[in-house]
Amino acid sequence: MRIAVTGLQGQVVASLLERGGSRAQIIALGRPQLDLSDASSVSAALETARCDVIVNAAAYTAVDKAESDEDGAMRVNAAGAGHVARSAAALGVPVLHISTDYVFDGALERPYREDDATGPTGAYGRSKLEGEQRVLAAHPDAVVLRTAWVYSPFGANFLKTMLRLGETREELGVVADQIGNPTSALDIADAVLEIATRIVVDPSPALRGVFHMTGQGEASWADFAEEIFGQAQRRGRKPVRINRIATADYPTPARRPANSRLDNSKLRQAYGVILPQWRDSVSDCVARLLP
Ligand SMILES: NC(=O)C1=CN([C@@H]2O[C@H](COP(=O)(O)OP(=O)(O)OC[C@H]3O[C@@H](n4cnc5c(N)ncnc54)[C@H](OP(=O)(O)O)[C@@H]3O)[C@@H](O)[C@H]2O)C=CC1
Ligand SMILES: Cc1cn([C@H]2C[C@H](O)[C@@H](COP(=O)(O)OP(=O)(O)O[C@H]3O[C@@H](C)C(=O)[C@@H](O)[C@H]3O)O2)c(=O)[nH]c1=O
Repeated sequence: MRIAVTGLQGQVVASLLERGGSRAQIIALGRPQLDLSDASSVSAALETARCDVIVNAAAYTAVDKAESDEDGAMRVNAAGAGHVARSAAALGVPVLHISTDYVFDGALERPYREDDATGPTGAYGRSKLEGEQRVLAAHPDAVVLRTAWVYSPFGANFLKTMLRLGETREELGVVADQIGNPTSALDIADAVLEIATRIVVDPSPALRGVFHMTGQGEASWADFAEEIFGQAQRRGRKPVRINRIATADYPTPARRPANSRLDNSKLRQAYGVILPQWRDSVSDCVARLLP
């Protein structure tokens, strides 16, 4: 199976390249050959790739920067996602689009289900929600996977930021009143390979639409940081104390949802796919970064 994926060095792309193995040939398409904000480059690159399935994993992921550059985020996350889905539909190829927990406002007191009302609190979330809608409008058979709090040995992410800050700091303030589901990009890659394998052969409507897919178990950002430093300490690094602070004490341009937990039941029922417990995958990632 040939899987074309948008992006060259993103966390999910790098993880797909690593995990593809003998299961799939991964063709990574990024700038300048494929620029999501340029419709003709998207259709030309995807046509040339001659693939069985397309994964849209590239995105404008700078959450705070998007607040002052919403047009930029929209060009990539909304219009760009639409270009990918339209090209996939024209080629007659299934498309799998990655989206985010930040499409929700975080006011619910239970994990979000796929049909819960959306209401993004920031520009990044608005652009990703618009992207989902454009994908589903252009390609009614699309699969939209909403994930959250992604980390990996690749690229930039919260886990790597914590380890970097911990090299020079003895304590860090980390917000304890935002909860969600830390998710390993390598686990996402394994699941995407499984889902892609299914959708190329099975046109069943139950396998199409929006699904939530995250690491199992929940955490606040402070819990996540404590786990990272606990694992690092077990690997001989010095301790770093986490001060559990409130969102108000860590001002950022973008407002983030207080509750962004995602209920994964629909994915489990449709595909039988369940990602590992988040602490186990953090352990694997820390072990790779701190051998
Ligand atoms: N990171 C997270 O915590 C979460 C991510 N997601 C979603 O998961 C998906 C994968 O995220 P992740 O792997 O972390 O992303 P990264 O931030 O690691 O990588 C984003 C990738 O998108 C590429 N890209 C950005 N703009 C364009 C463009 N105009 N044309 C082509 N490529 C472009 C970047 O290319 P370059 O390297 O050249 O800049 C980069 O390779 C995204 O859809 C994201 O919205 C969902 C929930 C959480
Ligand atoms: C670095 C740092 C962050 N924080 C807080 C700020 C914020 O509320 C939270 C997470 O910060 P970050 O900016 O690293 O993460 P953020 O960019 O908000 O992460 C999001 O990225 C996008 C792409 C998604 O789709 C989301 O699922 C989510 O993963 O941690 C601290 O409290 N202390 C710190 O030292």
